[in-house]
Amino acid sequence: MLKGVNLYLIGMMGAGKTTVGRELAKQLSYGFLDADNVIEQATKQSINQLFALEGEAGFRQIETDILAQICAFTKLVISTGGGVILQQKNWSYLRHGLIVWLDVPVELLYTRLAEDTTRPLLQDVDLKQKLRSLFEQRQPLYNQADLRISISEEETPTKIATRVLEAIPTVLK
Ligand SMILES: Nc1ncnc2c1ncn2[C@@H]1O[C@H](COP(=O)(O)OP(=O)(O)OP(=O)(O)O)[C@@H](O)[C@H]1O
Ligand SMILES: O=C(O)C1=C[C@@H](O)[C@@H](O)[C@H](O)C1
Ligand SMILES: [Mg+2]
Repeated sequence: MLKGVNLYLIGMMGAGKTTVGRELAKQLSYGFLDADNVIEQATKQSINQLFALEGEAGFRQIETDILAQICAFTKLVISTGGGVILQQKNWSYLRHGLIVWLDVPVELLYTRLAEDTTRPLLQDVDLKQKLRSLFEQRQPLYNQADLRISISEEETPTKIATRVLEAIPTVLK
């Protein structure tokens, strides 16, 4: 159906890009890459360490460099980092493939991320407030995806992956 074209998952932290991406790759018989993991492997640093060492701006530059390399490959599902949509340049890489936005309400993100310590932007803040303000800033950017999958209540990653696959033909030219 996709003829080898890559699938890029975008969306907020906690939207399930990594979890659903793995499942989608299985269902499509595609390879799977998680951009945050690739960054960690390439730099031998955790995302937390990179933010501490390089700042957010340094991390964003590494993220762009990694995306530039990933998009040269085909037959991949790529789970991106939640902030990948912030850099205009990244869109030129994402547009090599089909871009799917996992749109999950802040309330649900909050329940998933309440105990999380791996996401530097969410540490030492009022979590719900921070998620709200990030969502408000980023929503217009996520909305530039080819496909939006609205997840209003908990569904299994397998179910969500199936919904994505069912929706893809509606946006293929
Ligand atoms: N469909 C789902 N049902 C229940 N829990 C889920 C679902 N999808 C993801 N989760 C849980 O929510 C948390 C965040 O999911 P995940 O890491 O996949 O998000 P992400 O979009 O990749 O976030 P980030 O942008 O920070 O990488 C994890 O604990 C995961 O197990
Ligand atoms: O939404 C974001 O800005 C981020 C999301 C994560 O995937 C990581 O890329 C990092 O924690 C930043
Ligand atoms: Mg992830």
